[in-house]
Amino acid sequence: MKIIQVNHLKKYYGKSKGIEDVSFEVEKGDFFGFIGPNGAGKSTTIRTLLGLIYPTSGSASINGMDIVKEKEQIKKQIGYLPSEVMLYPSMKVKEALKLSMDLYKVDCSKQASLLCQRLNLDPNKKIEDLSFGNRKKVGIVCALQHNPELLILDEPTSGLDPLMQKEFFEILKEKNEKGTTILLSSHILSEIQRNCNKAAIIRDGKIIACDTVENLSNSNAKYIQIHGNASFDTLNGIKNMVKDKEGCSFLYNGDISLLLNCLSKGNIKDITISEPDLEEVFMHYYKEN
Ligand SMILES: Nc1ncnc2c1ncn2[C@@H]1O[C@H](COP(=O)(O)OP(=O)(O)OP(=O)(O)O)[C@@H](O)[C@H]1O
Repeated sequence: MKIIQVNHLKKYYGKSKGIEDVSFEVEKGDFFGFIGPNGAGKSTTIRTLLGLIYPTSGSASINGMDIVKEKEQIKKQIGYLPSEVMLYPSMKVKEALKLSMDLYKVDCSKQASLLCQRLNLDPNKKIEDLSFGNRKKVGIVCALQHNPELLILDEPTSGLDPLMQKEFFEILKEKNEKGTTILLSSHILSEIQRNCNKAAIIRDGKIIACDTVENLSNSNAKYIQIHGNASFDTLNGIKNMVKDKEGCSFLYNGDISLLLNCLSKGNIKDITISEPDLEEVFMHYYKEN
């Protein structure tokens, strides 16, 4: 069952482009990564889905509900972490969490204190005394504490130290295993590769690839690293060539026998052929054009 459906969504801020053409689907139970560099349109897409800004054209639904007409109903069913967490500075952490609980009209104080413990967040501290990372944790607890069936998290790990990032993803994995659908935006490819089952790549306001993380990483191309010298000028199918004084590395989806032919004419000390990781594929998508 599709929990998020996005059809040709476009958002212009006046004359300035936010997103041009965004379409993708998220199935119930997915751990879905939304990847793109700064300014690609991740936050604009997410804010439009949440009804915080209106689309210029196109449509989208969450749980079958229209993001414009039924935005209030949608908000009750999801947990959202914005990329920049805004909180009342004079409140204590526990007061900010209570305020968020009250908006959802649920008492989830047990879940809140459990999350605070796991994220090492002191509920008695004042927001204004918290570091950037600890404020982010308050936002995370606000998004997760009421156990929503859909979590939309906009760059959740920025500001968290590596130990906290690990714990945070542990929590998300546990929730996902219990059925929570997660849409997570990030420009950190390794965290998408480690944790998500599907991903969409956005570039300049358009979705340029959307598939399982496995398929995205498995683009038929091999990642070739060569220690030594050889000429590949006559070879078709080379992408992302990086040269240094020791040798070179590139993505190759051409005829392997032609590659071996070039290598046999060169002076090669070592060669590694491996599956490219998501980062290589991502660079390939971004360098194309
Ligand atoms: N309020 C706004 N007014 C005008 N332009 C905006 C506004 N918000 C975003 N944009 C523009 O929309 C485009 C997409 O920005 P957006 O913040 O959605 O990207 P992003 O992928 O979330 O980037 P980041 O990773 O840096 O957060 C950018 O060109 C940005 O300058």
